[in-house]
Parts: sequence; C-alpha cells; structure tokens
Amino acid sequence: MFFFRNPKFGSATENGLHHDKVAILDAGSQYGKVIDRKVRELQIESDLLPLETTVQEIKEKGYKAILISGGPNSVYDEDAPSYDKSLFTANIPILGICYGMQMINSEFGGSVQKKDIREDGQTAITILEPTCPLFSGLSKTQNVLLTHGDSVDKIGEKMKKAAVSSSDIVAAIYNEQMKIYGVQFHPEVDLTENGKQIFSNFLFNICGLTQNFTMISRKEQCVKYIKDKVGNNKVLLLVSGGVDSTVCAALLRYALNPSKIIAVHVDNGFMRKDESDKVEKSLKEIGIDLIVKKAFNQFYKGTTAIKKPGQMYSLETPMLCNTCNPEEKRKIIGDVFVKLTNEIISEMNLKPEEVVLAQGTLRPDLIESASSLVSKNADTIKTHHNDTELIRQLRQQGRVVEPLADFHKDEVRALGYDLGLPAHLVERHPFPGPGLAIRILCAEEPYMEKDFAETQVIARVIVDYKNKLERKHALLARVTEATTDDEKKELLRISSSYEISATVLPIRTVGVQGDKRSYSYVLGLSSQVDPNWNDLIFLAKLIPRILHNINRVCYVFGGHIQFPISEVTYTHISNFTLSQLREADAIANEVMKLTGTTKQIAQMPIVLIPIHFDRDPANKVPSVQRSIVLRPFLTNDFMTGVPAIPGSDRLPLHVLGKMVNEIMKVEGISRVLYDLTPKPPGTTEWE
Ligand SMILES: Nc1ncnc2c1ncn2[C@@H]1O[C@H](COP(=O)(O)OP(=O)(O)OP(=O)(O)O)[C@@H](O)[C@H]1O
Ligand SMILES: O=c1[nH]c(=O)c2[nH+]cn([C@@H]3O[C@H](COP(=O)(O)O)[C@@H](O)[C@H]3O)c2[nH]1
Ligand SMILES: NC(=O)CC[C@H](N)C(=O)O
Ligand SMILES: [Mg+2]
Repeated sequence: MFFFRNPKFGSATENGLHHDKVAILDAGSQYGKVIDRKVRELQIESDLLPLETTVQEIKEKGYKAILISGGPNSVYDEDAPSYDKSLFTANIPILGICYGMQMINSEFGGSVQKKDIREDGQTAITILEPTCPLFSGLSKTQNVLLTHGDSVDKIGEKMKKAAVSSSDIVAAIYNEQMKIYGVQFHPEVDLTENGKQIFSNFLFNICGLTQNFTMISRKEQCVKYIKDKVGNNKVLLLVSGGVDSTVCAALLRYALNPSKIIAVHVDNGFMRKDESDKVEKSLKEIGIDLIVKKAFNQFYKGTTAIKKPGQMYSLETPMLCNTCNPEEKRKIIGDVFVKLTNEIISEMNLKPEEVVLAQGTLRPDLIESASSLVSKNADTIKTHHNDTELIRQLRQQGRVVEPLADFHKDEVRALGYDLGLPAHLVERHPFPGPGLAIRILCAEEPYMEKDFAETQVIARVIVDYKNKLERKHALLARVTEATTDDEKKELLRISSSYEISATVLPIRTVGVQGDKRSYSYVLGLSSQVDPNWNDLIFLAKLIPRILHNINRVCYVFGGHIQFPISEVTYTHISNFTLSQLREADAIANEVMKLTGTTKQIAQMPIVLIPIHFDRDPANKVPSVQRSIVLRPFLTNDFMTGVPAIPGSDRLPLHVLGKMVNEIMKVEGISRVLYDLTPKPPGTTEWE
C-alpha cells in the first residue's frame, strides 16, 4: 500500500550513522505530521505509519519506540480503526497521544466515555506524580493543548494517573515498568508550552534513543524532487503571489532552466483590492514574468460534479454564485483552477502530457483536506482548493509537482530566506486561494435547529451567572456541572462587574474539535461599556466547552445587541458583497500597515456575515445589511493558534478602534465583530 513516508524525501542522512527510529502510528490526527516534525527536530528519525501496522513489521523494521497519534474516532465505536492488540505487550516503549491514550486505557481494561465537558484549547493541567519520568524537569502546572470530547473514566489496570486537567479530567496515565505512557493533551503543538521537553523525556530518558539523525538540506531535497518530477516536461506553476507559491517559484527557478517554467497568476475575481497588479510587479522584481489570467466569470459561474453520501453518481452543483455550502464552494473553485490550467495549456499549443502542474501546496492543506497522501483516518476539516478531486486525479497520474508538500508555513519562510527572497514577500500574511469567496458567508435562510433556543438560554446563564445563580435558574446545572470551582468564581466575578449580553447567531461556521470537523453556531457577546478583553477571552474559551454546538465566540462592537436574531440577510457571492468585503479588508490591512501592526499578527481574515443587528423582528421588509468580522490570529504553523488580545502589544486598542470606525463607514455594514476563538475549536477561516 502507498502510505505516508513521502517517497520524495527518503531517509538520506549526511553522516551515514545508524539511527534509532520511531514509528508514529496514525489514528487520523490533524497533527500527525507535527509529531513527525517535533521528533525530527530532536534529531530522531521517524516514519508515519498506518495505525494497523503489525508489531511484527514494527520489530522487523527496527523501530525502537512507538508514538500513537490522536484521531477523530471514539475507541468505543464499533467502526473504530483497528490495530494490532499485541502492541502493548511487545516490550517496545509507547507514548499514546489523545486518541492514542484512550486506546491504551481501553486496552488495559479501563473505560473511555463521552462526557458532558469537551476540552478544546489551551488549558492548565496539574501533574500529580512528580516522579513520572515523562514529566521529569517540569513544574507541577503545565499549559497544554487539549481537544477531546471523550475522556478516561475508570483508569486501566496496571495504569497510574499522572496528571489531571483543570476540569478534573485525566490528562496522563502511565506504567513505568512497561514504559507505556498516555497523554490526553497534544505535546506536539506549540500551544503545549513544554511539549518538546516531554518528547525529549520520552525519547531519551525513557526509550534511551541516540540523537544523531540529520536530514540532508531540505533545499537540495526539493531540487532533486523537482528535477525528477519535471523530467523533460515543461512546468506550469500556479502563482498566487502568496508566500508558498512565491517560494515555490524561486525553487523552480533555482532547480530548472527558466525556459521550462510557465508561471500563471489567476485573477479569479476574489482577490484583495489591487492584489493581482501588486503580485505581478513583485514577482517581476524577483525575475519571474507572470501570465495573468483574468477569469472572474469562469469562477463566478463555475460548477463541478460532486458525489454526496448515499448517491450513486456525481451530480453537477449549482453555479458558485448560487451556492451557499462552503465545501461545495471550495470544490467548485478548486476545480475551476484546474480547468483553467488546461485551457492555458491548449492556448499555448502545448500537449497536456508534456506539461506538469506545480502548486505551492503545504502540509496543512493536505491534512485539513484529509488527503490520502497524509492520512487514512483523518476527517476532512475543509477541502483546500489545491486538493480537490481533479487535482487528486492529476496527482495519481504523476502530473503534479508540489515541492513544499512536507512543509509548514514557518519552514517555507525559512526556505524563502535561504533562497534570497526579500522579507516583504516572505513575511506576507497567507491568503487562501478561494480568497474572498470563502470569506463571504452565504445564506438563504437562518440556521436554527432544535437546539437553538436552549443554546441561547444556556449562553445567557453563563454570561449572567450571578443573577441566574441567585434565582436558581432551571438550566444552571448545565453550567455548574461543566465548570470547576475556580471557573465558577471567575464567572461570578465577571458577571458582577458589568452586564454582558450573549446572542446566538443563526449562521454556521467551520471549526475543528477533537480532530473532527464541526459546523455550527456563532455566539455574539456585547456590552454597553468597553469590555475587559481578558474576561472575554476567558468566556470564549469556556463557552464552547459547555456548549459544543458553539464553535466560535465573538465580541460585537456597538453596545448591547437590541433584539434576538432569527433572520439572515439573503447572501450570495455577488459583485456587491465582494465589493463590500474587499473594501473592509482593504481598510483593515491599510490600518495594520500604517500602524506597523501587520508583523505582530500571523493572519487576519476579514469575513462578511449575513447578519443585520438591532432589527426589530416585527419588520418584515428583507434586510440588505450585513456585518464584518475581524479575525486577528496568532500562530506559527497554522495547525493551532490563538486570537490576538486587543490592548496587547500585538493589537493596540487605538488601532482596533480605528479599524472598526472606518469599516462601519462601508455601505451596508450593520456592525463589526471580533473573533475571540482559539484554534481549536475555531479554524482560522470561517468556512
Ligand atoms: N490566484 C491564484 N493564481 C494562481 N495560483 C494560485 C492562486 N491562488 C492559489 N494558487 C495556488 O494554490 C496554492 C496554494 O495556495 P495558498 O494560499 O495555500 O498558498 P500561497 O498563496 O502560495 O501562499 P499563502 O499561504 O501565503 O497565501 C498556491 O501555492 C498556488 O500554487
Ligand atoms: O490556499 C488555500 N486554499 C484553501 O482552500 C484554504 N483554506 C484555508 N487556507 C489557509 O490555510 C490556513 C489554515 O486555515 P484554517 O485554520 O482555516 O483551516 C490559513 O492560513 C488559511 O487562510 C487555505 N489556503
Ligand atoms: N484529538 C483526539 O484524538 C480526539 C479523540 C476523541 N475522538 C475525542 O474527542 O476525545
Ligand atoms: Mg494564498
């Protein structure tokens, strides 16, 4: 079976020494490749293998330790992915992460259950066993990333509880003699502050591995890969002007004769204000002449064939301009990109079989799209435009060149500098290929399921905790049972200081919880006085933990929201909505540029949502007003991240105030919102 180890990157080393190797068994985590990366950063060779890999194979191939990743499934489900049960008696040290820990616990006779509390985001855990070798050298309290809905209930026989979360959920288990360890949190991501130390404790102190694996220069690996893949063909490179495609262009230039490279920029009509002109100029500066293809109509009226679950055949979607479903929008856009490249090839009188397609695809694009290139068990969080069905078919034919497919954004930037690219290109904020089209939240009717009303009530109990406690509100237990004593104290303090309103918005956005896609409501918080931002950040972390159908929490500027919201403004991608969003996006970016804020923030999606606030529900005339969301986001590798806190060095309040005031002047804008949600549970983009 073709699996995982990216064959193009082999396992070559410079020093020719024997290496201790680690097997990473993949249960479908969003972070499998991040585990691999962290292990390699510690100079240990690793291979990402399917979860069902047998102990025999692991032994034959000489792996000295096993890491089991997280994954979207539940161990108690009948269709949970299978694995070799003798893993745990094979005398090979094991570290199970999240789903991996839940597997260990069940295997040792313990129980794993879906609890009322979910934990998604950075949380403090307490180490109960200071002598546990996994936590050697660490202080009692650790900030870690948790993202799970299932939790260990009864601890497995022979296992000892090593740590608990602030919600008193088991955070680590172990058996020191058997060298078997499980952590509910994710030591591989940046949001686990001492993750590297934990890996180092496991790999060196517990497994006794030797640190001597050095990869050959990644630049040289890329060059070899490009030469092999392109061979005697020409290469048509899709250049958005973003970081990845610019670095990819520079790599192709470094590896190939320029006459072999056709660089195409597509102006799909969803770019930012004046973006395509700027891209053409800046690529010229680094010696790349772009063919610019204007194709607004092709995208706007684009369709694609999609096979839905239960359907026998693929059916053609409606046109993009009539489509609301974000996954369908993404698939149409991705496929139109491919159709366009075919047109360009024939316009240039080239033979399709003599041209390969190059893209600046990165590791997270493939992980989130659940590409079989990276995992068999992963859930699709969102289909990136550069990994749609048509692209997958071309890949199978060996016609796609993606030298950066094993990289994360921060690694691409390092390579960009290595190739001599200027900082203003390397440090650009990412901008998704489908552009503004996936930042216009389209809707024809409100999303209000059976749970809408109850969710609204519980959200109010949370933000008005003090009063609801005094009046012994009927749904109080939903909050008290899901919170710790410290959190209850915080809620009491916050709700005593000033009045915060909570309004569920009848729209859906995409998120990621426990390695699974979520697609659910947004909660808007509002207040008459200026908010305390740290309190709001606390609420934004807590609320999705109690209300799992809320995957995003925003602050809504402009005083208390006047009425509950039960309608949406009919919204599709159109010239008008595009121009509204383009204007708001240009304002936010200009303010960031003028105030030197751009480099303090990793990315700042600006999103148009079909919500008209403060509208008397008695008014039956359809609304034409919409709102704008700001999403200032901090991250390195885009797999996890946190919102920038207003008033911090990252985003001074006067800068934010200026953005909000200016955006409110855009025609047809009702209010401006600020997305306070970490990833997980909210992804960077809303769709
Ligand atoms: N407008 C476009 N024209 C041509 N190619 C595009 C366009 N948008 C995206 N692509 C292709 O899709 C790939 C993935 O897009 P993505 O946004 O992830 O990367 P990028 O635009 O190169 O960098 P960044 O993540 O910094 O925006 C690009 O590398 C490029 O090959
Ligand atoms: O080229 C792209 N095509 C896409 O379809 C796409 N979707 C998300 N993104 C970018 O990926 C990063 C992670 O995004 P999320 O946290 O929203 O999943 C962020 O940087 C997003 O902007 C895309 N880039
Ligand atoms: N990230 C994970 O591995 C999640 C495991 C399991 N699906 C849960 O939600 O608990
Ligand atoms: Mg881009």
